[in-house]
Amino acid sequence: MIRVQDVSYEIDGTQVLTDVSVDIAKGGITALIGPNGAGKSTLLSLIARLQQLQNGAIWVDDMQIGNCADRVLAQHLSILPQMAAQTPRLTVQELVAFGRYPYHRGRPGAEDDAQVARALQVFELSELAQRPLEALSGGQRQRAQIAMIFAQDTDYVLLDEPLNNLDIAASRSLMWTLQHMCRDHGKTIVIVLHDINVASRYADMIVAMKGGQIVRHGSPTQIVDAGLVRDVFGTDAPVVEVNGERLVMI
Ligand SMILES: Nc1ncnc2c1ncn2[C@@H]1O[C@H](COP(=O)(O)OP(=O)(O)OP(=O)(O)O)[C@@H](O)[C@H]1O
Repeated sequence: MIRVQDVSYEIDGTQVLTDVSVDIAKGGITALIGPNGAGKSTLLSLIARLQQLQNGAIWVDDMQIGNCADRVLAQHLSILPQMAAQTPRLTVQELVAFGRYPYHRGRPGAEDDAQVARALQVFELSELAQRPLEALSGGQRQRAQIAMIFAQDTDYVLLDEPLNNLDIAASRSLMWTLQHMCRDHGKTIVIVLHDINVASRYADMIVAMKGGQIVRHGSPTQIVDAGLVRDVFGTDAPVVEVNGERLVMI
């Protein structure tokens, strides 16, 4: 479980998160949703210790952020930030192999090579393995970044808007892959999504944020309704039920 307790955060005197407390259950997909500027990316980067906590506390299982070694945490939790660093000359295979670094620190072994091959295969990148990143489409590059995260093979995976740049087919394929990773490999995925309908359809739990606070937390069928859309996004959109799933008529 990821436990966030009384976390507030300010940037240049502006309060970005206020008293955020949430328990993110182990296993399955938890989607963070909310309007631009709600604090979703900030919360994700505090959990991944990309930014330093100012107050409050965060635990990933029994590891407290700030009190455990980066290398130890990197074997349990990985993150794909919204603006992942670009290294255009690297090949896809080299990028994905970086995901293994916390394990081998420069000396990859057979298990590392096998994990890289597996990630390339799962994300349908085997044929592009030797291509430099600069010769890929935006969507292919995004898939390569996600494959690198999966090669890291951590229990917890944090993804900040991974559907950016992906077309409908690639988005569906990625969401199915994430579900498969959770159901068959016991992963816990926390994902920032802009499309509430993708969250409603694929997430097990949704955490809705607004103005630096958590306003709702529950399963899609518990919380996705016209009131949520109005309260969180400030717009009146009808919500219909299709095959037992909630769909917002955007
Ligand atoms: N480096 C920064 N300097 C100043 N303000 C920042 C900085 N980073 C974030 N903020 C502010 O913090 C608030 C929360 O930003 P954050 O990126 O966490 O929101 P978000 O919910 O992820 O938004 P989005 O959906 O647009 O990505 C915003 O008001 C943003 O302008």
